[in-house]
Amino acid sequence: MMSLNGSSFLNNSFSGVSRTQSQLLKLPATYRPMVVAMVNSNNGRPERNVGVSVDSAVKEVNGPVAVEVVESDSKQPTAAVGGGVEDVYGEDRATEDHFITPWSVSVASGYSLLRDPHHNKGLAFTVKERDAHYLRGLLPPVVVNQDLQVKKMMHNMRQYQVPLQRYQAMMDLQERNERLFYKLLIENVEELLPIVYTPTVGEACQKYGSIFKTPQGLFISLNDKGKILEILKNWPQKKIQVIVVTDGERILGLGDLGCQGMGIPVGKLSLYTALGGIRPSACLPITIDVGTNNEKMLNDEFYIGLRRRRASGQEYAELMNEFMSAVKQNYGEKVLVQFEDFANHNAFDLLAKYSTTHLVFNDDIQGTASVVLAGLISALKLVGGSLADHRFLFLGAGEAGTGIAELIALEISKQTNAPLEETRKKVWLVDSKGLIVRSRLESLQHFKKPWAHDHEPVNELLEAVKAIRPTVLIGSSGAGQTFTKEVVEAMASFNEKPIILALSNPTSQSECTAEQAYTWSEGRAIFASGSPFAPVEYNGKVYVSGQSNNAYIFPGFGLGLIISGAIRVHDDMLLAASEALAEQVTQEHFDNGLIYPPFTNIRKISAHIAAKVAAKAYELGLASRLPQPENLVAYAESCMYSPSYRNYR
Ligand SMILES: O=C([O-])CC(=O)C(=O)O
Ligand SMILES: [Mg+2]
Repeated sequence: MMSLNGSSFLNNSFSGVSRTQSQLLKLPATYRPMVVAMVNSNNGRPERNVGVSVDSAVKEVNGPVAVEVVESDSKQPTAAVGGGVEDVYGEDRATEDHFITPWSVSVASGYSLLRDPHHNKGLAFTVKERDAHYLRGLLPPVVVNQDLQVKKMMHNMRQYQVPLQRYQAMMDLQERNERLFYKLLIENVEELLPIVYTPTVGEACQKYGSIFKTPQGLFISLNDKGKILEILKNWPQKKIQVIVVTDGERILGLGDLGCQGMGIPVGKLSLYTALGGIRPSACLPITIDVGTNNEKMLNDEFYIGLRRRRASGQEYAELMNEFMSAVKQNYGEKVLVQFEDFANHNAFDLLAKYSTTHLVFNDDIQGTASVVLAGLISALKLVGGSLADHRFLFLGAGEAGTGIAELIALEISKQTNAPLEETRKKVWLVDSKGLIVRSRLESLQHFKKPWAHDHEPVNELLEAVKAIRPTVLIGSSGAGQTFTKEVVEAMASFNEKPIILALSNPTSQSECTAEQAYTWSEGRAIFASGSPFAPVEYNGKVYVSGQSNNAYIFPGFGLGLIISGAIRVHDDMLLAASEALAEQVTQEHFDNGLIYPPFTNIRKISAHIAAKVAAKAYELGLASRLPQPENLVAYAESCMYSPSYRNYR
């Protein structure tokens, strides 16, 4: 179905036949019009009259055409959105008065319906639908259900041995049949996460130029200065709830990939939908192209971005400022902007600058912190003691390292009532110049300064491990194979169960592999990694490691912000998310050495995280959607997008 944006998009502000008529007259006359009026229930009462007035208006203008009225069968407007009616979601729940946009209308010929990924069902169109929507003859005779389509796609997918080919097949599906894409992803999350997300998405970004087919998301470059608001208006969806934005300077642990970082916002947002139930049309991936300092990209004839070195300083700040203002102007103050994979020097500043005026969240600083804290809370059940009883050593003092460090210190401070300055002393960080100690204070970047404790200089990790004797070792440097045999052996020499987290992504950048962690610690390590590893057999026992990845947090976290109408992110919400995730780890998981629940139940987990985050937003007075729903978990679940096909009657 070809949807028409802008002025030809009919919305509920029209009432009655003549208004519809005048809007219809603006539509191109060149194709056979068919109108689908998607009518959402208004508190359980279908707005039949809307469909009827569309029907007569269309007939006035075009003569006999098909008018399809698709009713939502749910009493819950938000849940009805799960059925896919555009433009009605959470927003409209606050009060009756705000219950707006109960339906929207698109116009199409059958041919364009098949080529509209938001509405296409392929062979699953029923015979009735084929007749009603001018599809007869455009499809072979067989009619299949969505489950069979899933089965077939998975069968086809498994024929590809090369992960990047699977990635391309998934992207093609997303561009062809969105609901099938999400059903596939939701029902096969463990198998497909490593394809649409880390590690394969990293390779896809590196090769984005040569595999580029259909553009996804919005590209905003330095050439667009002064026109960013216009660009946002070019995007067909108007009600955006989550934006994931990158400038491509630090894509996973792969460094500066410039404009080709777009794979990351696209991938993160597909998880917002699949894992957190945010509807796809409310998600907007954006890449800000300010150039790249990556010579390989600059010299690659297939590179898709600006061929210039990165802008910085005022030029950079001005573009970002125009972007952030345009976002607020166009989408209001409740749109969530997730900063993703910015380099350290911009990430901290952007978060600090916009966190007081916008609903912003930095996934690499805050999301990663929250997921790691959850893992540590649950690891305590295996190793004993409280957080305050442990010593933490990080390799890597960037966004992830200092973000996690701060959240750990904050949680210990809450638990013990000790001041933050004291609890920070339990956490040590190593960067490229060695242990961060007080004698280095002057030359440290501002985000490292709180971690400069009293200690003699130590030049490298192994020495630091021996000097600090941490119980927990966390890799967040983006540099692979840095937890050497000696490092892991040292950890295992003074810890019965050393906790080792190799967070860097993708797999190639992991500080060590699962196999190395288990082998070098003689099977005693409690290990998790940012990118997934297959189970490892060591001494006749199978070890399954967890994935300490912010994908556990951001989808549910975002859902919690949305359902509460939060206007700001607060650190206590991150702590709430960590606790919610840790609570989802069962005895059975612990018995298997796992500190994270498997991804298979992620939607349920996300609903719990969302509920806790929303509850915290209400408690802090940061929620704008009133009154507070009684059962937040049930409410969160009712708001989640369902990828099942709708019936077009
Ligand atoms: O994308 C991921 O897998 C986790 C993440 O945010 C990163 O590594 O930057
Ligand atoms: Mg990231």
